[in-house]
Amino acid sequence: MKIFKNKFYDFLIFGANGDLTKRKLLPALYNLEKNNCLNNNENIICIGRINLSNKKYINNMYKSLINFVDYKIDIKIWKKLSKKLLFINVNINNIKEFIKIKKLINNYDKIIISYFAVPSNIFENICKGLSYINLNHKNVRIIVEKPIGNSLNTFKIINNKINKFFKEKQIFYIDHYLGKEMVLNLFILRFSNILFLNIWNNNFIESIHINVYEKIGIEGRWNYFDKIGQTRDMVQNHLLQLLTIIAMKPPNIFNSKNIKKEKIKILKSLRKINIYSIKKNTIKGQYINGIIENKKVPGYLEELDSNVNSKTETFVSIRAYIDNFQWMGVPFYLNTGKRLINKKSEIIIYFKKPAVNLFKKYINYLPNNKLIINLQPKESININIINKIPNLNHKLILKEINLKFDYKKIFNYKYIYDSYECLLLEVINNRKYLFVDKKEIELSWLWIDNIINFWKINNQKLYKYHSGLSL
Ligand SMILES: NC(=O)C1=CN([C@@H]2O[C@H](COP(=O)(O)OP(=O)(O)OC[C@H]3O[C@@H](n4cnc5c(N)ncnc54)[C@H](OP(=O)(O)O)[C@@H]3O)[C@@H](O)[C@H]2O)C=CC1
Ligand SMILES: O=C1O[C@H](COP(=O)(O)O)[C@@H](O)[C@H](O)[C@H]1O
Repeated sequence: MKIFKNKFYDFLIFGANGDLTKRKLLPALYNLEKNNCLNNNENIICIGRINLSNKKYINNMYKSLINFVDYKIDIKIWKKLSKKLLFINVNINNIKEFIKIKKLINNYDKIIISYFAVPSNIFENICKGLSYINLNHKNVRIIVEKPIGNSLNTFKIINNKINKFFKEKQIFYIDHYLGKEMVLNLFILRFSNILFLNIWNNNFIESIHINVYEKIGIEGRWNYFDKIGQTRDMVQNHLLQLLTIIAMKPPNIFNSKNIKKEKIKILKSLRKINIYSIKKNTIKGQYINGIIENKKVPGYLEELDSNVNSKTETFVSIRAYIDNFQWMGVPFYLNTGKRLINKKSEIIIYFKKPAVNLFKKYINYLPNNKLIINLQPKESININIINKIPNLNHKLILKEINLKFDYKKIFNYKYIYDSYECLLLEVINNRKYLFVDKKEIELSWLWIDNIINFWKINNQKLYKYHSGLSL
């Protein structure tokens, strides 16, 4: 796959020693290199706070690559990629230090893709620094990580600051869930199968569960995570994005503008949680120590750099409603937490039962039909149906069975690309269809702010759960 081969571009990564860079960006760049999707002439300028030699940085990155991927690293590919990595330490609070970056860019007309893999409170300084060295010209694109701000108000403040230096078309608001193959497939599944198209409403659907369960804890990211919590880290962005894709009406035309229009309608119809409904519609929790894969793991309050009085939630469950004709009365459960027994992201659609159980004599309790969409780690689509067990004397013995479509098996793929591979290519190719719109971010914050405010006002209970909890 040769993409963008005859254009020149460089990457800048701010936060080059952070978890995102090590866990996701570097493996994505490695795979892009492996698939021949990168040029030979680009630099990947890695910017961090600590003073490290380039050699040491590359060694560290190699170790972390091995640690974070479950396939064998091809040393030739790594060498090719690592030649492009240039580490420099820059104090982003000192604008003059950005000159160090300028010195590494040999052609100012190149396309420059600048990745802000850092907390959003320092976006402004990065923008100022980039503009100081004239790296905000029309060929510069910036990728900004979520969550931006920690409320609607702070989002607007930060975004206005970014807008002083960059035009909207230069800004890519990333939500990496939009680059996951199964998330993209949701559009196809929903809008090209009459089987689902006509029953996608409150006449046939009882409830929808969006579960994003993580096995990892906060992985040394106390300083970032404790100020944010699981609701802002995961629900404000990833889970609400999944909800909008599951609930939106088919767009008139399948393009970015029309998809966003329909997603925005859903966000506008989300019922606000208020002082009366907060308790019965939300639960928050924090992990304590426990056992995962036969190993003892510390509780949230025992993590590195922790503040033992923290009330930050690492688990949240929200029952949401969409007030429109299609979804009135259907609960959408948004569940996400860290340090659970397994990593699993799934969407489960529970259909209503038939009005009459004709086979009461044989099966007392008719289970709901279920459509289970496994987003990760094992991409698959499952449908549970009731079936007769074959037998010679035609006895009606009924059983719930599972029709399973396993993505990797069906398409004979050993590896399905990661979302960051897909999204980095989208930025290289200047396509915005898989990125979030500013309006979507604002509406998501509006809804989340409300929940967080009422938690404070109500002094909502924070449940403790053992690491390794199975849900
Ligand atoms: N980790 C993940 O899997 C994902 C993370 N994200 C998002 O990515 C962003 C970064 O998260 P993550 O990498 O996990 O967090 P980390 O805490 O691991 O990394 C944050 C990075 O920001 C740098 N940084 C923090 N404060 C400053 C500062 N004042 N000046 C300069 N650099 C600073 C840190 O530098 P230093 O190394 O020197 O401390 C570090 O490199 C967050 O917005 C998160 O939501 C999004 C998707 C997935
Ligand atoms: O955005 C984030 O996502 C990761 C989980 O991403 P996944 O693709 O591995 O499901 C989460 O661990 C991190 O805290 C958050 O910032």
